[in-house]
Amino acid sequence: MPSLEEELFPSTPGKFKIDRGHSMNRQFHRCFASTSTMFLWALFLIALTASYLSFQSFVDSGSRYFSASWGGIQWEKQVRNSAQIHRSGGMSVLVTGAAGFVGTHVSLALKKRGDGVVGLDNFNNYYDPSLKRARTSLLNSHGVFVVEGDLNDGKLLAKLFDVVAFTHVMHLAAQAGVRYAMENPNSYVHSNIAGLVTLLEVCKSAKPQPAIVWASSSSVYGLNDKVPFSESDRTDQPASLYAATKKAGEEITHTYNHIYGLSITGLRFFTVYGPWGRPDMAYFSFTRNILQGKPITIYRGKNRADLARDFTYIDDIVKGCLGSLDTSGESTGSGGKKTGNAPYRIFNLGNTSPVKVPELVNILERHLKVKAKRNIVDMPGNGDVPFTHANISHAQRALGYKPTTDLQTGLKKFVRWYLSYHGYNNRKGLQ
Ligand SMILES: O=C(O)[C@H]1O[C@H](OP(=O)(O)OP(=O)(O)OC[C@H]2O[C@@H](n3ccc(=O)[nH]c3=O)[C@H](O)[C@@H]2O)[C@H](O)[C@@H](O)[C@H]1O
Repeated sequence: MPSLEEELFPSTPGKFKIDRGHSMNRQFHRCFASTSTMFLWALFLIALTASYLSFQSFVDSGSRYFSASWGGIQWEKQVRNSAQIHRSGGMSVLVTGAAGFVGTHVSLALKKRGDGVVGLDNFNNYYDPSLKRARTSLLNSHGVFVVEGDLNDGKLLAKLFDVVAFTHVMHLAAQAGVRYAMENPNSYVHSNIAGLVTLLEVCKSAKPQPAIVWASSSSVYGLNDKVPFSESDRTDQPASLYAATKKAGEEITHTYNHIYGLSITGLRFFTVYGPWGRPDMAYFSFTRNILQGKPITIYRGKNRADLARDFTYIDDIVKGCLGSLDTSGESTGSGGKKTGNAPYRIFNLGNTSPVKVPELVNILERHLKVKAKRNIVDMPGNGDVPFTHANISHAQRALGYKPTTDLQTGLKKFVRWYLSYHGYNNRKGLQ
């Protein structure tokens, strides 16, 4: 009689040959034996499949556990400490995109006045992540903990709300840049639409629901040519996918306000610039090229008209963000149910004095004491708009928003930071 092992794994192929000279009894036994062999094989296959599936699920949960850069007692302690409020009537704010340009400045300002701040950032490589790491070091040195994770990770967001009952969310994480949308359209959908919805889903279910202030964009005015741009102007003619995703964000947040009672404030930022800024923006890349003796490309609009932007200094934007948080009002929902109407607001945060791009270059030349090599070309069809100009009367009334830094002064501060950050101050000739 072969052992079970021999039956399952016959050592000699063809061992079970049919012997036609055997009796019926023997044949019956054979038949029974082959049926039980098949049964055992089936059992074996079922067991193999089951153990494979449970191994897979172990590997999946294990890899999530091991690769996660969040979770654990120590991590929760850091999150709690960072969220601690140090002033009476203060708030605890989750700042998404905290390692970004505006996120860093807003987080620091909140922390400095005694609010609790926890940052979230995915440190993507849209531009050099080492700048994001440097900003994070600055935040850490002021007691702001930045969680590394993606907005689309609903489990992480839910965990953060388990650990801290955030009163506010300052949502600044986004795929920025107008022209890059032609290169990588899906990154805009991933961050500005899918990520936004993931965040809103978690906020709507949180107890208590936080109030949300988030970054929309001046680009939603698109081809609007009524100046200055007012919040009631047309925003249904976006010129870029970036603008379209920001406009979609305004509609999506409206839905969550309407159904779930989330307090929403959308801020239309107008070309924000300043120290610790974004290297993909014109003032930043122009500075780099001018210092390196490389040419800069200046776009020109229809009929050779110069392009113009309502460049807005970062400190003014920070004041607008804090004013929005302070006046946000409360969300009215609880556990996904609305109990009353909550505020839904949209504000322009601009400077109210547009400057032509060639004038921006003149100012940089003066601060850098280096002449730019200008390459003037007709604006390609890349999503750019010819000009922006903010009417800020709503923000003035509701938030006390009043920009105080002109481009000349703001760029001086930017250039000082740029030279110091890149070590130019230690080199001869650029004092
Ligand atoms: O307010 C916003 O909502 C947006 O502001 C910013 O977009 P923009 O106003 O387009 O800023 P930015 O790229 O600095 O170009 C400035 C000017 O320089 C011109 N420009 C640009 C590059 C170049 O090589 N040459 C050039 O002439 C260019 O044609 C333009 O006229 C943010 O990036 C964006 O994320 C969003 O927040």
